[in-house]
Amino acid sequence: MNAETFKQNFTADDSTDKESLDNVLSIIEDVKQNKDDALKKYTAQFDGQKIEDFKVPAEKLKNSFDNLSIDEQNSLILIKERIANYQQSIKYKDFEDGEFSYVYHPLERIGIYIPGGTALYPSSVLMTAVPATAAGVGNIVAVTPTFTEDNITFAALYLAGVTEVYTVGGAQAIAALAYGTESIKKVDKIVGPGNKYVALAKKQVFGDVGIDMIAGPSEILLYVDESADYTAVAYDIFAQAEHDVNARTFLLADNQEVIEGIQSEVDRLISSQVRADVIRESLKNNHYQIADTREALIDVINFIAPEHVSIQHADEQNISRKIRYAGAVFIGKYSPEAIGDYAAGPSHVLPTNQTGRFSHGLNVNDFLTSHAVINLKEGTYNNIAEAAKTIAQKEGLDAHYESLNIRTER
Ligand SMILES: NC(=O)c1ccc[n+]([C@@H]2O[C@H](COP(=O)([O-])OP(=O)(O)OC[C@H]3O[C@@H](n4cnc5c(N)ncnc54)[C@H](O)[C@@H]3O)[C@@H](O)[C@H]2O)c1
Ligand SMILES: [Zn+2]
Repeated sequence: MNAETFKQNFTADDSTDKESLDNVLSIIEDVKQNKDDALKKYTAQFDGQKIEDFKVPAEKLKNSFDNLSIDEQNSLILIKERIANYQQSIKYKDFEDGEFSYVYHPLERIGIYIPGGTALYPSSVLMTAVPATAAGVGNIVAVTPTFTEDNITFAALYLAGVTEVYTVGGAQAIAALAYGTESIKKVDKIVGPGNKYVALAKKQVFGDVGIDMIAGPSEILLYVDESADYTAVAYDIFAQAEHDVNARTFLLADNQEVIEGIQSEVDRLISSQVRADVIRESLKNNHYQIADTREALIDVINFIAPEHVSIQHADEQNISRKIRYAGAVFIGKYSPEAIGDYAAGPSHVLPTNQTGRFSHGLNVNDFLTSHAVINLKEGTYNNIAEAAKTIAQKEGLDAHYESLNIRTER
């Protein structure tokens, strides 16, 4: 299809069905009232686990790391260092200019949600805990519905230096972090990915606690031309589609022949994929192919604000410079999106579902709070006080006027 047809027919996903929302609201209320008892009830109901003490003992975290192979340990260590270096390099610095400064401080206590319902996510541990540590957050607590004896999620938590870990998941874990229970102390901000119950719960508790963003089903947009390796592009499409039947893939090209060339690689390779069933379902409902002019395609990219944009095109640098809204942009053959999932450096926790038009991927600065410090000299005051007094008078706020006036009189 062309860009115009696409834009007319595309609607943002609305996964907030009423039933799930009611479910989440009643879970949150229950945790507020009944605290740990409610956590135990829902952990039995949704995760089939009978838990007395949610806290994971320190030795369990350490054993999980010790029991990995040397290769696995070294992979986690290398990735952790890359993330830490990158995050340090983009950290905001205090601004000082005589009468003004703008200062940053790390948040005191944050909660990270690590998914665990159907898979293990050690990468999500490093992509949340390491930026928080780079910000200087002292107190990081992790919640995850992960119940096996030792596992790579616990190993990554150990390596990241997170010592406060609770085996609880879903909306009940988010409510516990937001309001506190007998065993889990309230946090200032909750970050991290999760399924729709987790996402809905985060949206509900926002305001009582900070959140990073709402991240829904994953997305990739690929902008390619004849110079791209069609087989590699087919794998990039599979890599996104295998996440979830709701994952979205967009293939953009300057002409239809390129799209057909890639489609024939997709057709040739799809049955040999381990997760072919998920990929087929995802491509059936959530795969879009758009051929149009450069200008129209750039417009489509900024309209979708995709979680991931991958440009594999002879003119990739110029295309990249025109992109305003995206979770992250990957340029060229050697920056496939999959490297960003694990090891490139920037966090893989990114906004989806057009929310990239107003939010950004998780980074070190999301764990800082900031404020201005104002310390004016007399000369500056006198230069601006008359203007302030004029407006105060117009607003009818007399005490404001007097507060300003008394200082110009003396
Ligand atoms: N954007 C990212 O960076 C990123 C990274 C990793 C994973 N993810 C996403 O995270 C999600 C992980 O989902 P998951 O399910 O495997 O794990 P999860 O930990 O997010 O959710 C599991 C929890 O859901 C709750 N739950 C299950 N069924 C429920 C029901 N009927 N009512 C209320 N609560 C219920 C349970 O309490 C359970 O503990 C996937 O959608 C994946 O794509 C995103
Ligand atoms: Zn991925």
